[in-house]
Amino acid sequence: FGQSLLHTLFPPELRFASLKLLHRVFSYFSAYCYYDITESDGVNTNELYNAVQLYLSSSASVSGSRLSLTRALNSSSITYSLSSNDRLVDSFNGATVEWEHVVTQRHSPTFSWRPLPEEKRVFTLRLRKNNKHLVLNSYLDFVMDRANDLRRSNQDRLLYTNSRGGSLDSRGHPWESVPFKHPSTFDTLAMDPLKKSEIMADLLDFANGEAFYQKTGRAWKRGYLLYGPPGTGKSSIIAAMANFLGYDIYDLELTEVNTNSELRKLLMKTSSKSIIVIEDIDCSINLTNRNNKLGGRKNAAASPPPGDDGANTITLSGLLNFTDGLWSCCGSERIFVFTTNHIGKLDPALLRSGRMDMHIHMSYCSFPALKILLKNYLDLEESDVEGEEFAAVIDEAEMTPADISEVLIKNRRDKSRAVVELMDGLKIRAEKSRLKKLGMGNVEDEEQEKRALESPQQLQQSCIGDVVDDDKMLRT
Ligand SMILES: Nc1ncnc2c1ncn2[C@@H]1O[C@H](COP(=O)(O)OP(=O)(O)OP(=O)(O)O)[C@@H](O)[C@H]1O
Repeated sequence: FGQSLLHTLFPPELRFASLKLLHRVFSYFSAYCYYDITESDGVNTNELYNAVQLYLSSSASVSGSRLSLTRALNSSSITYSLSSNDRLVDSFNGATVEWEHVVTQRHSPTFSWRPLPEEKRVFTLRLRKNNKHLVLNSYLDFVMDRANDLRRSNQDRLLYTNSRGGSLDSRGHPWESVPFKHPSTFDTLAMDPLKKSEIMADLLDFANGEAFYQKTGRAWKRGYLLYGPPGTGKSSIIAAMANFLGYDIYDLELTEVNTNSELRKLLMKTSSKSIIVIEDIDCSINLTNRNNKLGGRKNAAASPPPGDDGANTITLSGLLNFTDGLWSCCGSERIFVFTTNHIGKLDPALLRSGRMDMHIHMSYCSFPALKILLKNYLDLEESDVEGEEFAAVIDEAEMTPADISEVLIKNRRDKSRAVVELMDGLKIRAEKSRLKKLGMGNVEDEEQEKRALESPQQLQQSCIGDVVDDDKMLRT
């Protein structure tokens, strides 16, 4: 009826303007006002959208009439959310508000080959005009706080990966996510307790330090560099950090990123309260020269053509801007973690003070760390084993926690055998290191082979975790 009236009364040129006018008149006399909260502002993800989604998912289960239920792969819980164009009524301080979830799809003409249409998701908040001050003041703050609490209490964290390269999904996201269920915590982590509590205190200071960062004019972010031999727990400590703070993890695969601008886009699409990890940074990209315009392994072969300024590659300065420059400040409460097995291979620019706030050396298993492993794996206290004997050889043995946990897992049904085998393994390794230090590396080989002829089992023990010796094992 309205449409035919419009067609009769107004000439085509005036129809659009008259519609706008009618809309304004309607809004002026309407008792309600509306707020749109879009999923993304075109560049950044909108934190408020995510918070509203989480907040509504907790209250939707009780009061919603039509809900969409999702259960992510491997997730332990079902998530309720509003279906497209459905509404939910909420109340706050005696005022009633209404949420509507609007999902619109459009096929992009330029990318008509894309299998999925582009989606635009918006939460629309409707409330009475006389309650408007509630929204601007406390209701949205309440929603944000509640969402933060839910996020912290929710055990299902997300692990994001950019393994799809630079391509985007239907919602324009470059990251794919899976539920993150790594069981590592600071309790299970075998490392020096003093070092452990120092790291935990640092993490807590960071997470509760919004006011401090504001006061000192620093971006609310922190960088950790984890270095040490393979198997010393670098990945485990990252999982423990995420579980401790309740943060999501973004596992950034540098070899999938082609340009500095792609790197910036990835950063912009990360949410706050997250840990951005680049593992084995020395292997992902050549970082020896700040001006070195070199991509990752896959780009290393393809040197830029003559005349190309190298814009299609990642540079060290691009990476430093990612963690440290102006771009690193979009969003807040982010932790950057780089890991490396060879700290000596890193450019000093990456190591200079202030860039990575804390350098954490993940070392071979020490006696305090061994006690934690014995307790966790075998439920043994220091008094249950020959503590002094272990303490005497453990440092010299230079065995990683991964090597030791292998021995303990293998014999976990027979505790005394596990202890004996571990002690034998440690003694052999300590002896090897002693000989090595005396410059008798060759003697070690001969001795080992002689021993192997006598007892192949002993050789096996002496090679626990010694990757380079695999070849020797085979030969024997
Ligand atoms: N400090 C540790 N505390 C407890 N377990 C550990 C520790 N270090 C290693 N482990 C055990 O060894 C396994 C491998 O460890 P992890 O992957 O964390 O080592 P990494 O230093 O990251 O190795 P890489 O450099 O090869 O990635 C883990 O699954 C864990 O069970």
